Amino acid sequence: MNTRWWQNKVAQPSEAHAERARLQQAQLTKPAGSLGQLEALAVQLAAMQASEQPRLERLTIAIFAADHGVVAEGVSAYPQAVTAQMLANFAQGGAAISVLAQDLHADMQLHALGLATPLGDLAGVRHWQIAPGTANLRRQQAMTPEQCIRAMAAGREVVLQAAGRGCELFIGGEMGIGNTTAACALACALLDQPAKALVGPGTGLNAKGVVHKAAVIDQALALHRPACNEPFDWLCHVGGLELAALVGAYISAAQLALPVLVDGYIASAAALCAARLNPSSRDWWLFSHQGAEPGHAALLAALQAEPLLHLGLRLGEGSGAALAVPLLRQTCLLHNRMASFASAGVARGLA
Ligand SMILES: O=C(O)c1ccc[n+]([C@@H]2O[C@H](COP(=O)([O-])O)[C@@H](O)[C@H]2O)c1
Ligand SMILES: Cc1cc2nc[nH]c2cc1C
Repeated sequence: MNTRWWQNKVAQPSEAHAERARLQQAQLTKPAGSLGQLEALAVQLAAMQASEQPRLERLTIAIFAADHGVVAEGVSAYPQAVTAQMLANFAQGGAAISVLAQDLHADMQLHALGLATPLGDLAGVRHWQIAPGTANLRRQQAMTPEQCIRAMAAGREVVLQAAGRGCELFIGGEMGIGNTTAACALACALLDQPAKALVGPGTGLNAKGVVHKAAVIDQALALHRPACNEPFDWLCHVGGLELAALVGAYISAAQLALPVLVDGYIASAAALCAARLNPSSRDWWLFSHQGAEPGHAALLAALQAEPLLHLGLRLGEGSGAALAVPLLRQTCLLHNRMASFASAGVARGLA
């Protein structure tokens, strides 16, 4: 395997199936274009699945959890122990994503990439033991390249296994107190923006807290800039273990022709990094929502993403993506089951 496997080729979704799906959409008993964004979505799904009958029944939701040394700088409204505590809550079925995953009959998986708080053996959690969280990115590089590559490979392995089991849509969720600071720093580096352009309250900092968080991010960017020449360097220096796992997962899914539904702010920062590492992988990703974190809009714009939902979400965990799944499933149903003008005996108009 190429040591930089994430640069390996990604095939394009099937243009022949896209064309057939466009013709199919034009036959359905509705004014042309009346299903708005859902029409293009059906075409995209048909092209990605190389199918005339796209379907999204088999769903994997993999949650990657990790801690962040930068919480020592007071950048989160919650204590670091919440990362491990929430992982236990995911496993016990009490978190938002647990409830949604169960309702969607999804295969939900929990991956602990690096926790600062011991969790013990908890049924259903896979421990990757890469590092006990990242180093404080305000003072040193968050991950060594080896740690970053191991986290990316964890994401890759999870996707390979999901694809092998017949998964039709992959959702990556994340949990990590402090990870909006890492995601924002990564986004600022990749978009060449100062922190104030993309920073936000995360779990709930007040205005003073957000100003402090922006200063921490700007200091980190200044510290690491001389050593960072490419997106991979930035991922190591200011990213996080769960961000790196998402990057690896998103690129691997594209390499395996497996559609992805990208979740919120942190997931979108990982997607931007993945797109910079392997631009054609972008063709395999859909985006569930634009959330409340102020920098999310800029990330989605840079990815030329048209998110489906605008609900002021800022939870993470893959929850926004899970909420969009029924809409995607019903988009497939409409495409596959609606009558045509000819079969229903409905007259066509001018459009
Ligand atoms: O996905 C989002 O848009 C989102 C926005 C704000 C916060 N979060 C979640 O909140 C945690 C990070 O927030 P913070 O304030 O500790 O950096 C992390 O576990 C994320 O899943 C998630
Ligand atoms: C309670 C809680 C739940 C979360 N889920 C994702 N990030 C989170 C952060 C907190 C604080």
